Amino acid sequence: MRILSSEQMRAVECEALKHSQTYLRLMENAGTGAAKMIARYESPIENRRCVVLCGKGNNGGDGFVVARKLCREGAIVTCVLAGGEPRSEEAREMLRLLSLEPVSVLPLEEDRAQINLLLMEADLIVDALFGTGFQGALPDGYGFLAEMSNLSKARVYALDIPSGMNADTGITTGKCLKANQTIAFGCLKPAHLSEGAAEYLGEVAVCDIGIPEEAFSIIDDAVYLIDHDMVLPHLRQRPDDSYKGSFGYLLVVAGSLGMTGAAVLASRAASQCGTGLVYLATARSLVLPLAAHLTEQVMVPLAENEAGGISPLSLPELLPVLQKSTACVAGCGLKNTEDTRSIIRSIITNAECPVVLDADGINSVVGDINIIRCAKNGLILTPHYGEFSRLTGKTVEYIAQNRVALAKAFAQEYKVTLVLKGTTTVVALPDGSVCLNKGSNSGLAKAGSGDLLAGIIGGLLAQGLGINEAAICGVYLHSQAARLTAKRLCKTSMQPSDILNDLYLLFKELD
Ligand SMILES: NC(=O)C1=CN([C@@H]2O[C@H](COP(=O)(O)OP(=O)(O)OC[C@H]3O[C@@H](n4cnc5c(N)ncnc54)[C@H](OP(=O)(O)O)[C@@H]3O)[C@@H](O)[C@H]2O)[C@@H](O)CC1
Ligand SMILES: [K+]
Repeated sequence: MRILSSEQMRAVECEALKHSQTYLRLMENAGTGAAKMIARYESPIENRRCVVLCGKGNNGGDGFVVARKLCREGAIVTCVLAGGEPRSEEAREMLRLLSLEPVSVLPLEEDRAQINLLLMEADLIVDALFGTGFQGALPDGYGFLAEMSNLSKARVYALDIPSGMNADTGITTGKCLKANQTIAFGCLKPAHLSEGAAEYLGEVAVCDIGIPEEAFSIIDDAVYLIDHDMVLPHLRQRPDDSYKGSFGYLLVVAGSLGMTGAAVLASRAASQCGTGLVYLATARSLVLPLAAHLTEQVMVPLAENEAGGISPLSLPELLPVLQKSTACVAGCGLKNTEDTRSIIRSIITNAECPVVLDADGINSVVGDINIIRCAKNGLILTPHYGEFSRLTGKTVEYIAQNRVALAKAFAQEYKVTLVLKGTTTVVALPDGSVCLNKGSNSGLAKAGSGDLLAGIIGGLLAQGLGINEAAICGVYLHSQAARLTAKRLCKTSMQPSDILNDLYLLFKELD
């Protein structure tokens, strides 16, 4: 699903007019679609007390349509007109049509006490004060509408965006209406995925307003939300006449003394995603203890250093396995030492297959960032904000506020696929495309979650998915499995190893 900035949305709107749409029709569609959704959520809508707050822009125009439609459905509707005469011809026409219905229209300035009472006694409030044209802070005189509707027991529906919030950033400067449900028009806007905006947005649903598909084609740098339809076509079917080689060989280079769990999680995740064979290459003394947890994986015991990590002396044993693998995951639980840096450099420069770098695999390239340009067949980096901060030299706060732009610039500059992990994970592709994954839950905020993700992406790569598809599908499957685990257990107690037990549910529908 597309995510467009307000400027891109305006461009698409203009383009839609060239494809036999009119702005009046788009507004009618937006209001009608939103009213239908509201009537469904509030069923039965008859005799429910509804206050529609309408501003002077086109968001207000959509509000007039919602008021008219809900009135026709039998709701008792009052419209509060804020900002005076609507600015656009279309919004004025929708106000004229509303005046033909039994709906009282109260100017905001008229009787504040009456408006307060209406808001407190309403069953539902529709927020159509400001949409994508809003900048800055709610003007004086509107603040009490936000306060009252936030205090009211009514369910609040925001049209396109809660008023008081910038549609491109999700930032609220001053007061903002808190919606239970936001109805986004045409497509999502960046604010709908903003990490700080969730408490104002409530649930977010997209309403189709009839913009023809051709009109979207003028945007060549759209951001996409990863969803089921985007992922499903890439997941592999398993023909009956297949053998283990049909599903690839993944080399996982992971684990060191004290960090063996990372190796278990990454290897098991890769196997459970359908990989034909997973090799776990790790320090020799760890092989036996790890074998107690890994039945199906093949161990590659490597020469180790005094700290219980893999020694570069092991490269003659490691590189031949890398050579016959169809993908490699390196870094989970390795420790950030000179030995690890040397091994990671060798993996990047020698691998003929695509490579996933995670955790200390990422930390290993911090002082030698240009090495990542040397990957022969694609590289995926899966940093969290702290690791990305070390990679880029930017602060974690700056990254949190500019994650899409920074991830995009990094992926383009170094020609890698970047998976920037967060509540909303950003997948930035080398060609400048960006996809966001929103389904994460706080049960994933635990050590080991990243190892699972690296293993899932590696497993998909090994089976032949393209580098970008593996990253996109991997983050989606990881968060969806975690969602199922949170439901089965709870976010507080669930462990990354519990998520492994739910992964199969996502693949079951393919069998
Ligand atoms: N996309 C589509 O295809 C369709 C979109 N539609 C709808 O249109 C909406 C966008 O409409 P819009 O551009 O008129 O913007 P909206 O937010 O209603 O109002 C902006 C007004 O507020 C003003 N203003 C801004 N900030 C302010 C502040 N801090 N304090 C005070 N005033 C402030 C600003 O004034 P200005 O800055 O211009 O002086 C301007 O007058 C969109 O969200 C969707 O609901 C549908 O109808 C149909 C199809
Ligand atoms: K709004």
